[in-house]
Amino acid sequence: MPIFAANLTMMFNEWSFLDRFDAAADAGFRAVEYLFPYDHTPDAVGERLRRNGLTQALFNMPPGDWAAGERGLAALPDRFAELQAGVETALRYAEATGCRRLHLMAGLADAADPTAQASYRRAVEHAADALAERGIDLLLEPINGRDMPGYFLNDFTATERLIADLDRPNVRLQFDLYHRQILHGDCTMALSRLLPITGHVQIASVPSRHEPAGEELNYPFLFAELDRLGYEGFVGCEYRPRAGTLAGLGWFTPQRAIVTGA
Ligand SMILES: O=C(O)C(=O)[C@@H](O)CO
Ligand SMILES: [Mg+2]
Repeated sequence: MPIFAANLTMMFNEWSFLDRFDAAADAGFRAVEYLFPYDHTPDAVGERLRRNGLTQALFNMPPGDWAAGERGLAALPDRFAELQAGVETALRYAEATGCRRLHLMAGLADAADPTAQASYRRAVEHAADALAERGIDLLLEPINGRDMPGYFLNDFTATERLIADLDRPNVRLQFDLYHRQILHGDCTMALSRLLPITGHVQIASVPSRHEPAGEELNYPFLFAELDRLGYEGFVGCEYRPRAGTLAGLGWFTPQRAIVTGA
């Protein structure tokens, strides 16, 4: 079985953000991810991880004004200075949390606009170089336009081409099976083809984005496929519990013994 990371933005919302770390560990998770840690100090987040023996699998770099609807800055040419500052902020949190992967959100922009394309590439190259100095991977995630209308990075093939073209070992695909199924389908074959460039996997049922059980995707089959392919990374549980986080964990086998070897 892959190592599951509880997504603390979507799961364990019955607790305050910092208490979600304790709750996830109590439920048997050994790793966590979330969208943004920036409302809390790096030390406070790091302390919760250490206290619970949790690994920080992933988080996102600052996305601009999220509350106002912004979804990243990379494709926005006028926001490069803010993006550079965001990379430095994210690196401070990565250091405090030991996190080895950061997701750079692209922003809302026309994917066919050459100015947005040039801005995105410049931002990705800047972030990739800054992260490479610390041995951290930069993740790029195609996101479907039903969940995020107008999002710049909305195609797995274009992302695959960009990663090949950039040819930097620390730029990798964030393969969210939920977005993949909505955008293109063909999840199993895509996993097998794209796994060599994949740095992180995420899951949720389609179409509801609830627990990875039932509906369009056969997750027991996909988990077995990840094992068969030798995937050794994390699988982020980026889903909204249908009726309470703990009540919905029937699909999950607590992973204490697997990671600790106990
Ligand atoms: O929406 C998703 O899917 C994500 O993984 C987020 O990191 C983007 O906000
Ligand atoms: Mg995702």
